[in-house]
Amino acid sequence: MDANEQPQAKVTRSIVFVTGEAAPYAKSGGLGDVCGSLPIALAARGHRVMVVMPRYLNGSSDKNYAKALYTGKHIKIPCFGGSHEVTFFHEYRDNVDWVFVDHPSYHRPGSLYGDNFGAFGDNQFRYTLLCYAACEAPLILELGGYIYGQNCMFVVNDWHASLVPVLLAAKYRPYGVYRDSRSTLVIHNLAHQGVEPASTYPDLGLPPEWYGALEWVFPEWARRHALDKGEAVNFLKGAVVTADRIVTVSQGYSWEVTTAEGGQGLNELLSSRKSVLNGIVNGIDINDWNPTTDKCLPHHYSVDDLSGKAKCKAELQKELGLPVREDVPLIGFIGRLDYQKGIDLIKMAIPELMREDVQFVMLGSGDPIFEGWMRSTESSYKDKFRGWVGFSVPVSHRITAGCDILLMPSRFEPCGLNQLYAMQYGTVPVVHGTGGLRDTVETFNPFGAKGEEGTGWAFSPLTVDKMLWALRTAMSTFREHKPSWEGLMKRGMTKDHTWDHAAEQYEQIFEWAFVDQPYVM
Ligand SMILES: Nc1ncnc2c1ncn2[C@@H]1O[C@H](COP(=O)(O)OP(=O)(O)O[C@H]2O[C@H](CO)[C@@H](O)[C@H](O)[C@H]2O)[C@@H](O)[C@H]1O
Repeated sequence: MDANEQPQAKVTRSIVFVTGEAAPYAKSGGLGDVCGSLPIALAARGHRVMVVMPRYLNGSSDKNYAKALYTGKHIKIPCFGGSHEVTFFHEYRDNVDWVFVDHPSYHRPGSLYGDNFGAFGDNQFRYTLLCYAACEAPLILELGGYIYGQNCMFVVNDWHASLVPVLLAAKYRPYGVYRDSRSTLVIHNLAHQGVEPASTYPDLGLPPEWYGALEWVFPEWARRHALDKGEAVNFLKGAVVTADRIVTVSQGYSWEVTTAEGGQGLNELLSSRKSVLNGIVNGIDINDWNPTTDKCLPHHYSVDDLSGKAKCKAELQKELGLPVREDVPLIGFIGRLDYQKGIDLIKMAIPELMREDVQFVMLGSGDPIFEGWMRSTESSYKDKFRGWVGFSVPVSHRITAGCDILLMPSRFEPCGLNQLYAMQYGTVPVVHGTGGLRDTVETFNPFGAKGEEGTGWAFSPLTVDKMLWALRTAMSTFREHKPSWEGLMKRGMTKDHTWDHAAEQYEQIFEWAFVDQPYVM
């Protein structure tokens, strides 16, 4: 799209994203994708946009920050019983100010949040630093010659950034700073809330009277022993209380978080904030995820010429050491090996599924039990199953392009990006009808009002039988109804998955936030 065609915002603002990750600098999952692409989409619409995240140096990620230069600015943060110096690095790319907070606690081997021994024990400290630094950045960093100033929209993502609205309300507004700013909490995943013992509260450097904002009491069944009072501090809860607006990454999920089943303990609180709670389905970065230009693919293709997809399938089969056959349905799974993603269902279904004439490839890392299971399943079904244990962005692109079907039996899914990537690549998603999956995948209907309709299969309830039923229906459509299959592929590929629509909806939320008074105690 050339600059003249690019739709522009009606009101432009200074927007500060705060996040634990953003691609391509650091990514462990969908949060990184969104924070690496939504800011660019908002900047293209005319906003001034800054993204604040840690400068993670773990050996392999260091090169991603090569173009980020030291700003000469450093601050001391009063928390955790000391005064901790952080410095700021900066890169201007795609019209966005990428700001990296530097501190020794972000320099260590492992992934972003942990290593082979589990989550890092000092994550609360690491993300407290991030939040303090993010509040200072708009006031002190002269980016492109001038500061962002006090009239900003802070977009705080998940628990890592959740202390920001609390700090604005507790430590800035009482002194007249940031009275013209607002904050929007974006919930990508309620499963991680940043919960630590209540005894850590004094470490956060907040006034004692603000304890209630973060106060969290575990239900009795979740306590460790009879004397455990279950008292904790919960970062995400702090943001649910103090943020001016709350967005979940799909409309379906915005309802689910208010229910006992989906609210992960925060449902009542979120229900009480329904008037400021909205859902906006994520977009995707179509510069990165585009089958006509994707640098990770051996062949390119488009909705007008799908021949390259068949070649991608053959190359993938070759790469995986599977029989190169066009007629066999190739099913893929990509994702964190986590309870959320329903891996246990796949594990239970595999013996039955492997009786079919099918090929299955899984790419994922996470729970060591499932990693081990993927390796052993591969040796049991040498001609049919491949389990790629690890995290590899190029491989994820090749699987998305080379497969016929993408399986996502997620237990819950706030939005889900892989089904969007799959549709963009003409790969038909078979998903559990929950959250954002239900919002984005329309089940195939051969008898729709305008003929065939739908982009995949959304099955429910989440049982092995239902999942196998959906997969078998998809596989028989693939084998026996080629024109219908091509229709499914093409409808998925021509859906608008760009960020522009979502960016416009975010702008509306920002406008509403600025109409209301900011949070003050
Ligand atoms: N082993 C591997 N190798 C390479 N790439 C891998 C990989 N495992 C995962 N990925 C990539 O990580 C991303 C995963 O994104 P998802 O949105 O599907 O899930 P996630 O649960 O991380 O995100 C959370 O945040 C996002 C963003 O809002 C929500 O869509 C989602 O529902 C919510 O759970 C995709 O880009 C995927 O390709």
